[in-house]
Amino acid sequence: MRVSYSELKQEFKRVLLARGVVEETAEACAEMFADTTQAGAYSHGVNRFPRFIQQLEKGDIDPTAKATKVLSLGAIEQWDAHQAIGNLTAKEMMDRAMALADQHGIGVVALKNANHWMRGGGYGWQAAEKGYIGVCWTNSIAVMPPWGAKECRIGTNPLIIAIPSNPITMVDMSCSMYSYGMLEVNRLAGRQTFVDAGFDDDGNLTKDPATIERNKRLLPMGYWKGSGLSIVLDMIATLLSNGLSVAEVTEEKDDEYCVSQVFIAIEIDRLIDGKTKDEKLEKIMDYVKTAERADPNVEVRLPGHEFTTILADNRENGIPVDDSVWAKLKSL
Ligand SMILES: NC(=O)C1=CN([C@@H]2O[C@H](COP(=O)(O)OP(=O)(O)OC[C@H]3O[C@@H](n4cnc5c(N)ncnc54)[C@H](O)[C@@H]3O)[C@@H](O)[C@H]2O)C=CC1
Ligand SMILES: O=C(O)C(=O)C(=O)[C@H](O)[C@@H](O)CO
Repeated sequence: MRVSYSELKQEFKRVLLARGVVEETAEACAEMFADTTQAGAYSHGVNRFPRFIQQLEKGDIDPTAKATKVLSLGAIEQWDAHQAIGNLTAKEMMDRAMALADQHGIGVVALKNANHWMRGGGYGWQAAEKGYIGVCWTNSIAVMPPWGAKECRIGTNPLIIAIPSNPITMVDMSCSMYSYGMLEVNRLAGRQTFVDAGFDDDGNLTKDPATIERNKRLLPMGYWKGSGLSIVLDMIATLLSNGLSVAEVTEEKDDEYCVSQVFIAIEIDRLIDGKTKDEKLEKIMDYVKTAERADPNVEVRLPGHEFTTILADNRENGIPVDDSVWAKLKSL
């Protein structure tokens, strides 16, 4: 089914208000969930909302909390989220990184005690829309085995790098080949994943999303490379924020909260003039897109460019929502 933006946002807001979230916060949070869904990130928009509400009801998320600054070192700042609503603090921290970049050329904000930010790409996009290079990542609870193991000891720790090209080019990727959110999207659509997504109980590679959602033997993106990337991203986020690592979140908390995040904005306008910047980006994009196609019917695309098309379609025709997800939302 397709749902209008306003109907979707209204549903999110209704549920939040019913849980005692104050009007202003409910409005801002509902808007971010609706924007994320409309942008095409269904996995971390409407699909993930019931899980977010579960954590709100449990008290892992404190809707009254506000992030506070802990330490300032010029271009680098440490903040404490105090378990506030994850998408709202993440937006605020990327705004802060951009303000620091205006002063110093680069702004780095590290946040501890944060909650799940949903679609990490939203914050990279936020920076790129304003002309900055946006980089951010988060750690998580252990939900993936490191390369060579079958027990979960590392996070999916998505890394986002967004470039202010036209259209915006953005890598927004979990360190696993598939995020749990995208496994769910594939399962709900009744399909196997396009490439291997994890291992079955016998240790064979599998494309079956339900098997991996159950046994959590998620395949790291790029095999040992995604495993290594996840580990170093966790180390940096932990050190910069002085917050909890994947190991600590997993051992000390009963669920995924109090994670550590990093937000970086780079101001490029003083490094390269606007015309040269645009020409160079155009050249890079054209060079990639005009590579001889493997399949003549499938164009070569740049990461993130799909969202510009999806957003336009969803604005015109309404937002696709899985029937079972909509029924769940209405029941909250
Ligand atoms: N703890 C957390 O906060 C987590 C959040 N997430 C979020 O879940 C969302 C989904 O993450 P993933 O499943 O890893 O994303 P994905 O696998 O759908 O996409 C990863 C990247 O590949 C690009 N891409 C996909 N297909 C492509 C193609 N054919 N050609 C060129 N580029 C292509 C996408 O634009 C994107 O930049 C993200 O917003 C992520 O931030 C994911 C894991 C954990
Ligand atoms: O993988 C995901 O999707 C995701 O968003 C996550 O936060 C974690 O990896 C996992 O905690 C999902 O249960």
